[in-house]
Amino acid sequence: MADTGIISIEERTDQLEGIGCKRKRVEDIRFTQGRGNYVDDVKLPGMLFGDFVRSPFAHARIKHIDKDSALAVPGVVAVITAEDLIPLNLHYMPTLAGDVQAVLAHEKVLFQNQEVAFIVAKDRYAAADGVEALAVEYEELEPLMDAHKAMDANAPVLREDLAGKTEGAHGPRTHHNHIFTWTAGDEAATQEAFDKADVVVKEYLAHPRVHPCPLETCGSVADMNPITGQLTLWGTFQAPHVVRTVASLISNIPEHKIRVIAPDIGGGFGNKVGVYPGYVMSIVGSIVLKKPVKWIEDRMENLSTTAFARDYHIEAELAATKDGKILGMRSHVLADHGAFDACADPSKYPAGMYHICSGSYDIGAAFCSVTGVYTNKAPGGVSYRCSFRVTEAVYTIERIIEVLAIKLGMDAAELRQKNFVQPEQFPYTSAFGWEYDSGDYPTAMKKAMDAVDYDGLRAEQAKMVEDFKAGKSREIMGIGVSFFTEIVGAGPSKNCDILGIGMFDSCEIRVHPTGAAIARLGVKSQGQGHETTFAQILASETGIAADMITIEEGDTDTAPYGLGTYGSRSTPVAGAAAARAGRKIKHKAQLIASHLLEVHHDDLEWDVDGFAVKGAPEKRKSMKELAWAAYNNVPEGMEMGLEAVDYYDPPNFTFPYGAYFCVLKIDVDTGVYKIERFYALDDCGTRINPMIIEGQVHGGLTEAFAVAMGQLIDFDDTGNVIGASLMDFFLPTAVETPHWETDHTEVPSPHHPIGAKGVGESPHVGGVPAFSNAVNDAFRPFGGVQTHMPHTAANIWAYAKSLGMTDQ
Ligand code: PCD
Ligand SMILES: [Cu+]
Repeated sequence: MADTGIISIEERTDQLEGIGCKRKRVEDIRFTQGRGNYVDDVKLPGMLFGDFVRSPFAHARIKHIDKDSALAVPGVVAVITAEDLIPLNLHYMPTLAGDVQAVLAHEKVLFQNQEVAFIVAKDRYAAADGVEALAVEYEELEPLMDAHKAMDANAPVLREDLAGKTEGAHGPRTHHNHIFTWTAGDEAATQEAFDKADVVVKEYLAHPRVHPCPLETCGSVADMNPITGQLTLWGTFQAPHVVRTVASLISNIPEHKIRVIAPDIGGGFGNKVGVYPGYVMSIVGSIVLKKPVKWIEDRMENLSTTAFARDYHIEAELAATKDGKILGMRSHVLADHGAFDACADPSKYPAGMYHICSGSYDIGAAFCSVTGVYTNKAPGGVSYRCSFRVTEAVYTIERIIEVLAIKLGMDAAELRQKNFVQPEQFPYTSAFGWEYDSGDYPTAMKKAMDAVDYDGLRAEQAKMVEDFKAGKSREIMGIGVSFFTEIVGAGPSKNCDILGIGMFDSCEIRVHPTGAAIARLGVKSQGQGHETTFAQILASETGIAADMITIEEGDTDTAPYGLGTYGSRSTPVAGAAAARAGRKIKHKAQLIASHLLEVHHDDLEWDVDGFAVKGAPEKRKSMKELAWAAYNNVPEGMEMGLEAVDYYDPPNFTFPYGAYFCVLKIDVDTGVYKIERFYALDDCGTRINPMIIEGQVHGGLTEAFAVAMGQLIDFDDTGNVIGASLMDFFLPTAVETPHWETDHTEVPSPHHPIGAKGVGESPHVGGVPAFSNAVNDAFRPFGGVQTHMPHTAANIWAYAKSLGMTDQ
């Protein structure tokens, strides 16, 4: 390829702002100037406002509801209860996990703040007054708050609606509070590995209940047009097409008569994947009252009723030789799913991708089992910045390997290095059957250890231990190591579906006559920057500058069908569809160029932003010229226009990975800690926008910090939820958030069209164990083995005390 005319290839490449460019985020122009368009910004003529009456009890029978008490409030136009929904068969809705969830509680309430009645009023103030006024009579029942007691013989019966149901969506149920027991791996082979091991470790690891807590809470506006029979639904949806299909299936409104619009979204983090009673009730309200109905949660409703994450109670075991070769891994999980199984996972996997828990290590045999149970807590079980229970999986392996290091008296980083899957083993099939696509773990680990001066840190730590033991200091130091492997990009339709729909994704691109374009995708950004990055992929593929490509997502009337954004799937799946749609455009453009230049298309070569005749670079047609020709001068027999669509069903997941190091210091007399350093090396394959990646890593690490060090949705014995406001729930601000150092290696995915892997979740998945390991590592020289999250100062102090390190 040679330069043509005045502008060099390099200059033309730069002008495209394609893959690899630190392009500024185009969406931020409207976000930073208050011109975003969120669900609560939707205001329609005659719009009513709906609000929920919620249960004060975790477990109670509803004896009586006096509708008149609320109807008497000025401005209240309707009070809807389960009794009104029964004739429509809408009092229960299907969940993504194959269970049903009450839209409004019928006869019984099963968690505090459960939806009991929907008050529709002229404005949100009148609705709130109506909520206040509604008289509901309850009879309290014994609540079940401890998942460990859920399957006791005398445990209270929670789900009376499931009486006699011995088959669940994921196999047999053996107890009235049992949801499923699911296993993966080879139990016998794993037992054998444990039998012949020199060393075995076993530890109980709790991953407490937390909540994604996006800045914008959930909400929707439903507008059922009684004349046309058309339903328009605006909502905070991470997966708008799935919402349309589910809405059609449960309402019997034909799918083409439903238009779902997810406008700008103020953060999702998994919280906005599922379907909530509020969405359904805004639709019901609009159908009944023939006016648009808006529903918007407040913060407490968001934290206490919409999808939580984690709540996994894990017993983890490792078997190894005395020189540290890991032979087998086993874990048993008790999963607290709350009152309804509304976990958001691909249909076949009730515990998501938890069986990625053998991690980055070459372990011969592995087995895991997960038992899901009902309790009197809010339903959910979403990923919270991790693809389907991957944080839980990585926490399991990255914590238990530390425990093994203690038992062996080995260095935690060295033990990992000894067991890494080696570069030449890729594609590597894990003991659980996943095929890891690519990676070079030793190189990443070495780069990270050099960057933080690992040996220097260990020496500093040893000195501090000495000083502490000599009574010269009250401060200790912890070094948290975490080397994670993620599994993102759900997913191959052979493994992954949602309610029977394969988890492909899509991109449709339309190039206009002047060479500008619009592309629409089946995923939906909630802040990730898709409008910026997907234009970059298309720019590199088509030679149309990113600035000339509009990216649109979230309107089911215009976007091709897709499964939405979560599980870091947008880049691996829709990003691949974009690349392939771009290639289809380029292919057609090549045929047009061959016609215009009167050469065989094989005699043309691609040259950044157009086609040139091989050996005669001055004979060329730019993409701009070819777009124009597509609308007036195409080869005979070719249809006009320049459009392409691609539905991409990935052959495999992508497996990003990373090496994280956290250094912290703890004052043992108060438990107060300070994060001295946090270094994160990520490998997400081909990097589309390094600046956006850095932002994603900062965000994910901040959420990892929040989870490990403070977040908790707790309950008292009577079922009151504790932590359902930002007074109690830890949301780090710039004040608490540590400084992040980021770094990378780049091993492209061999099966992705541009080699990209997901990255949005990685920092969270790898970050949580890095923090937890740092806290635990600080106590290792003093006999500590395992202290649980959240590592608040109070909990850290209590642990120091339990080890006899402080008498304060
Ligand atoms: N290699 C590469 C990769 C990637 N990238 C970029 O980055 C981002 C991201 O991506 P991804 O990884 O693919 O992902 P997505 O799918 O897009 O997204 C999702 C994620 O994302 C994250 N991040 C974020 N950010 C923001 N801002 N917001 C939000 O909300 C959020 N979320 C979170 C979460 S949680 Mo889940 O749901 O739990 O499952 S999952 C998740 C975008 O833009 C892209 O393009 C690049 O550049 N390169
Ligand atoms: Cu998860």
